Amino acid sequence: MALDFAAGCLGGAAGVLVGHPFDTVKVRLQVQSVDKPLYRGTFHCFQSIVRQESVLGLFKGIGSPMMGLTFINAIVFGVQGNVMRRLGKDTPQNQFLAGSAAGAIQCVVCCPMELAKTRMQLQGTGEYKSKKRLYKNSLDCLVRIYQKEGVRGINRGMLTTLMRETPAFGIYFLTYDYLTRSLGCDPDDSYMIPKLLFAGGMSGIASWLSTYPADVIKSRLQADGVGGVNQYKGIMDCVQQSLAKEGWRVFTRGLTSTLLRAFPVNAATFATVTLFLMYMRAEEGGVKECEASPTMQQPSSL
Ligand SMILES: NC(=[NH2+])NCCC[C@H](N)C(=O)O
Repeated sequence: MALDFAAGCLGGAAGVLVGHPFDTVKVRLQVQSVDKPLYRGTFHCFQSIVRQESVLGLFKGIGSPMMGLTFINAIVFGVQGNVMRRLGKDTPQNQFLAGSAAGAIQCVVCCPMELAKTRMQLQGTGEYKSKKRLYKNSLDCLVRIYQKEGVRGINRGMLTTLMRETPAFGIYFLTYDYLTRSLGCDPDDSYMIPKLLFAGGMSGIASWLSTYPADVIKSRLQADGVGGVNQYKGIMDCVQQSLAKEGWRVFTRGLTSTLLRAFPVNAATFATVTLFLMYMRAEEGGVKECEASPTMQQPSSL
């Protein structure tokens, strides 16, 4: 049980290092003003941030996901592994269920973490530029929001986070299980690592594509009020205003950067988790087939 959590920790840290710059570009594109857009597209956004804020500008707000995502991945892989063991049978339906359960539970940490990350990524840019720097760092951001708005304030965007993460993590684990089985990721396969990286990357892309509109609305609700003025009354008001002003394409804002990030991040995460579990279980002398729980028989937890 602890092994799943430890594997998730390691995989999470690997993923954050690889993917945070892409996430910063995603949030800037999702939230920028449509009347006075700062960035023409993904590459221009990357280029502008590096030119105006140095490469470090791409890593703004990494503190929160580095602490949060490492812990979140420990929860995700720990919960998924244990729910699979409790469900007893390793079926595609149970893969989806166990992943969805993990996705819903990790929202407790994910929502406040992404609120801080989003605000730090936007601070000092675009329409938020004129405002004095509100937050020193991610933790200061959460403390100030809590002091001003209480528990409700640090859970702003929780419903959209649940709407995004619960199905997305079901698809995440279902896709990985399907691809690792289809590709035949066996320990003695000399192409096992490239196959694990491919399966992990594609699982990340499938999961982000599945609920991306919810992510756009979540980012907008969590950014709302950074400049001091609340633009949205709630989820439906945010959807209606966004559609009225920008049409359905609003739900593809930042998608390129998200998918560019999703592949390497989740390739690193899943491959790290799988190889760590495989190594540690080999160290423990493996697990006799008859004792193997459903998750142990999965290629994803070799
Ligand atoms: N919203 C999602 N698609 N969640 C599933 C993938 C989560 C993964 N930790 C990432 O950051 O890419």
